Amino acid sequence: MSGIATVSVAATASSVPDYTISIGPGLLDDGALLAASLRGRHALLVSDANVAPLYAQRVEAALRAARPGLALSRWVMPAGEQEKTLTRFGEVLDALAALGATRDASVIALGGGVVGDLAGFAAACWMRGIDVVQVPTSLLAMVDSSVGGKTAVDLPTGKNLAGAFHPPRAVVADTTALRSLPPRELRAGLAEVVKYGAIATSLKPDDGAFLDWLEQHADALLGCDDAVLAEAIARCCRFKAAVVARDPFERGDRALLNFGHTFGHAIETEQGYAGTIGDGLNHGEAVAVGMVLAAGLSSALGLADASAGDRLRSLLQRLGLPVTIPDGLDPLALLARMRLDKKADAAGLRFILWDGRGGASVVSGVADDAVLAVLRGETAHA
Ligand SMILES: NC(=O)c1ccc[n+]([C@@H]2O[C@H](COP(=O)([O-])OP(=O)(O)OC[C@H]3O[C@@H](n4cnc5c(N)ncnc54)[C@H](O)[C@@H]3O)[C@@H](O)[C@H]2O)c1
Ligand SMILES: O=C(O)C(=O)C[C@@H](O)[C@H](O)[C@H](O)COP(=O)(O)O
Ligand SMILES: [Zn+2]
Repeated sequence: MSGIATVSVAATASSVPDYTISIGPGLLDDGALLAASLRGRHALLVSDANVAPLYAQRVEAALRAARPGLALSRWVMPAGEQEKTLTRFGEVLDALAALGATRDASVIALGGGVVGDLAGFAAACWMRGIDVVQVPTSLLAMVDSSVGGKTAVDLPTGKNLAGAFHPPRAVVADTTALRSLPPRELRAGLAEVVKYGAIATSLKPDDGAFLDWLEQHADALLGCDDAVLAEAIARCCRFKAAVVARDPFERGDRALLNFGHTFGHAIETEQGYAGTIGDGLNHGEAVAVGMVLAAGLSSALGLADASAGDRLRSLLQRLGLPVTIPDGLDPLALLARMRLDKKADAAGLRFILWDGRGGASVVSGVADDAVLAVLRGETAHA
């Protein structure tokens, strides 16, 4: 991998801070970069049981060298979506208390999206808000979850139901960390990459050719080609940085980033978040299925051609991602789960639907029958 890319999140709302996403090889050892965003004397490194043994010591050594006197401690959780809970959230707060973290302390989230969301939420709540530095190690976290400030834990009743908007003070993505990522987790990250491609013409900056590029580079992405992955990460971060800069609290077009998620989150919840250690779908896989279902719903409602989802489905399949609802899930139960989707309001469900050509929009008033028909596979292209 060559070079370091930086993407700025230059917020338009005065209440939201600007920050920089640094992407490149070797950044986990860049103590100056990591320490540059630490304001106070205390830092808590939060990680999980897969990532900590691989990378925590390196990050700590780099930080200690760059910032002698830093009171740095480590809190490690078991890996997996089933651990993104209020219980673990409370444990992070306890670790901050044990550290004696003052209001200028920082949380350093070293891991995938589970660690990032949980640690970010704890940072949002400790003393009503301290800094979090996101140090993503999974592809999904580099392209999506470390950027934009959505933090949360899951509840048994629904995904990310308790959370806060809490933008990071910085994002530091060391692309060489992807070399240890299990192939299944690489593919999960590619699902969110495809999401940007699917809705690219509705996202600014206009990078409508991104889906073509993904099709051309699918094999290189799957093969973990350093340069191709680094380019994909930077392009996704540019999409996300732009949308969250203008709509940090999802009052407008940020909601488009939820393409595939109304269905996907329902699947994850209904499976008890068993995607990492059980036999369920993980987040990226559920979003892959969800995007195909959303494409089917778009066609069924006449918003896209009947065959619009074919291209999306075949790219996801090429990337080794699932495109159908796992056996045994009850359509009515999935529909009930969707009622707690955060885009829903008193008037009912809202879906991110698309035109099959890169354009997406938020659509309200979709009849339950139409959703159920897609969930039951009764529409031609669901
Ligand atoms: N906040 C947001 O905007 C946002 C966006 C997208 C997804 N998310 C959330 O992110 C989570 C999914 O993130 P994820 O896919 O990273 O899952 P994850 O955090 O569970 O990581 C996936 C697996 O890979 C392991 N891992 C991570 N980096 C590794 C590395 N470099 N080497 C070896 N193993 C590594 C982890 O230990 C875990 O077992 C979900 O909870 C989802 O809701 C949040
Ligand atoms: O950043 C966003 O906005 C997203 O929607 C990104 C999604 O990929 C991510 O999964 C997010 O956590 C979903 O948010 P939620 O509000 O639907 O819980
Ligand atoms: Zn997502």
